Amino acid sequence: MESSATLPLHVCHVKKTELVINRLHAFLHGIALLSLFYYRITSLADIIRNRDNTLLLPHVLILISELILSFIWLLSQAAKWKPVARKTYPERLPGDEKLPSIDVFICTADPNKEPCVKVMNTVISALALDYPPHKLHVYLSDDGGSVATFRAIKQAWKFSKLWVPFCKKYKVKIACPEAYFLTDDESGPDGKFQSNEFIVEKKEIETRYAEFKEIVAKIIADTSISVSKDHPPMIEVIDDANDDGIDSNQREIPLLVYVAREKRPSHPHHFKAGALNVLLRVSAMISNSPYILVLDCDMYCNDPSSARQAMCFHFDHELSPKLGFVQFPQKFYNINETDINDGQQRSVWSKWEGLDGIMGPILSGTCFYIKREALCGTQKFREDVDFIKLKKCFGSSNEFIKSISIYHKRNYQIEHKFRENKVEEELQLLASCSYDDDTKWGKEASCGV
Ligand SMILES: O=c1ccn([C@@H]2O[C@H](COP(=O)(O)OP(=O)(O)O[C@H]3O[C@H](CO)[C@@H](O)[C@H](O)[C@H]3O)[C@@H](O)[C@H]2O)c(=O)[nH]1
Ligand SMILES: [Mn+2]
Repeated sequence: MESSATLPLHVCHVKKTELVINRLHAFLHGIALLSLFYYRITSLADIIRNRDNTLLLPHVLILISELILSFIWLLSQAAKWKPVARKTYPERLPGDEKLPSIDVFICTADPNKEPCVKVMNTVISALALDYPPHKLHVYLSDDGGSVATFRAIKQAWKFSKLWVPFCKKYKVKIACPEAYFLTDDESGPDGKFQSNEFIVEKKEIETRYAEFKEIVAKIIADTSISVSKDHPPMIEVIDDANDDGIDSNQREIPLLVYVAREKRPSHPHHFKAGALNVLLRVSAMISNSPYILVLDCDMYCNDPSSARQAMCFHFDHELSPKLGFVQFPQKFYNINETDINDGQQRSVWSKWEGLDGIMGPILSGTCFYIKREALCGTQKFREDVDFIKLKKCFGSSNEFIKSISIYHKRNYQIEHKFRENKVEEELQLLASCSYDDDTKWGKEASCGV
């Protein structure tokens, strides 16, 4: 019997029936196109020979449109050529102590368009990911700098202190409370209807969730939800004021950080890409995890095992050096019940499964686990690289450069240092709107996701 260390962490299985159907369809479609072009070219030759000028222009226009459509069809074949399905085996991963840490970046911009309760559900679902809590750090970027969002995240944190242990205890499969209470999921440790204890606890937590929603609704009613375009940076760790003494390894709930970057009307903020750049810098000073999960505020983690599943690819020694990110499908649930346009976009995602031949899928902008190194690219710097060159890339913060450099250990900035004044000042600088002016951010360093 193979030991779990030698068993694969993931397997890729080719969907043979679909492969045959797709290729046969491509073949028939290709023949039909060739016949069409044969007909079109011979007709054009006749028209030119007979000097029939009235027919010439329509035929040329139709030929051009057919050429364009056929070219688009040809490009779309890459996604259908070799459809595959992947299976991961998270149970074969090494123990929790060997797992790398993950920073989760969630972006929100406007509580008028992105309802606070939904944004908080995304935050709560990320906190409830099935991953060692001291190796998970959740950052919410609030581009609107909204007081309501800041007050709501504190309530989300309070509710998470009940919700996360409940999810862990009963191995809840839907980590987003709003989605969980909409289903009849009675799953317990075995995915079966559980004991009385479970039913009582579920009822209790449902009541607490209803209270949480009421409080958030009251916050929205009482607080201005206007979006600010002119505010200084604000970075705050959301936790109980007096849990300073807690060793981070003992934490039951992941670290939660609220980040509102500086915004000034005179300064371009580059929307979500700008917010992610700030999160990349700020998180480097606090947790500096080697892996990052990026989520839009309306994209909750519908499968708490996604972090471990992503690690099955990142832990594959052969694949890992070539792997930048693991992209999960974006599923859309809150669509019209009578939707006839496939608003869930299932067809799109099944095609992405066939993109292996062209080095994998594109990055959709959300729901992906990316390597910090893939964004920062520090490995290409040689050991003797001078600080001035690094500053041209990464900006003026020495502390930040130290944190991302491969010559410094990960998590070098242990979390409780965060409250020291020096670090606070550095964070304000890193979240300022002019930090990356005249640097190579977005060009040679970091992201423009
Ligand atoms: O100034 C901004 C504007 C937007 N966002 C956030 O960016 C995300 C995506 O913006 P949204 O307006 O929802 O764009 P969509 O068209 O729905 O998003 C799709 O398209 C975007 C690129 O156009 C990708 O970045 C997204 O991941 C992808 O889901 C949301 O969480 C926003 O809160 C910011 O943080 N700051
Ligand atoms: Mn969106």
